[in-house]
Amino acid sequence: MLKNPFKAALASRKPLIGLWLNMADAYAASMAGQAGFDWLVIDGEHGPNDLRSVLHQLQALESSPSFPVVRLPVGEKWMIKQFLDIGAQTLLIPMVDTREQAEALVRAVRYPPYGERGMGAAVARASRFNTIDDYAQAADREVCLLVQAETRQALENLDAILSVDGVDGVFIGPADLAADMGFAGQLDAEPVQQAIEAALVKITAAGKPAGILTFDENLNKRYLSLGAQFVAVGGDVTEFVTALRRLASRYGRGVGAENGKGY
Ligand SMILES: O=C(O)C(=O)C[C@H](O)[C@@H](O)CO
Repeated sequence: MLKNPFKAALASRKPLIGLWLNMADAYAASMAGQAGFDWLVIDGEHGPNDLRSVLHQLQALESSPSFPVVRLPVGEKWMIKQFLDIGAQTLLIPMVDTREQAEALVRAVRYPPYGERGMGAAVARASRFNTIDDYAQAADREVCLLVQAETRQALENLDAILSVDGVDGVFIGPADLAADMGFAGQLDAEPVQQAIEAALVKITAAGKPAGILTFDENLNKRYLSLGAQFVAVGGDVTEFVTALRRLASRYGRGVGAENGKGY
């Protein structure tokens, strides 16, 4: 029986703590999969990922209790069907600014007659090569579409985006939103924080899960208190580099472990 445990977890309304994976490596993903996070983003937008590397990370996470979320570089229909066919059940699509974009994405993740996804999963990992009997009937129900609102335009259109049936959650991208607002690298700027908080409250009030990523523990707690549900609290690359720099600096080597702000 086909099930998407991340989508079920979202429906529980419980907070879900996640981690960004940008190493684009199955071995590193399998390590992250044992750390205890609720969800892991395999980042195809800012990590050097392709279809094969995402496939290998999904396979590496098959036995992990952490739910994989695959972020595509862009919300293109042809790309969506390929990543769904390799078994991505939850897609995070960046830079969704309008209702029309959200509606097109919903069509792309659904089979006809409700959508435009091509039929091919019977020979793909998504159906475990046709060993999941109900895949074609259950896929539309179990797919989880998360869209990123990360521009001023997206926030202006947030009500319309939230109204689209089939959008299962809205993620606020703080770095891109800050840049679009003229505060590139300054995620803690007051206007940016005000916009983020208002958006999280609006998404939650609309009854849809709100997501965000910030490495700042105080901001994470603030966002969770405002109702954000799927909250990523760090990234593998940042943790790895910081740990190595900290170790080197203990022996007087390197340039210290402080990271730049505003990832
Ligand atoms: O705009 C943002 O912030 C995001 O979408 C998250 C970043 O892209 C992510 O790469 C941080 O590592």
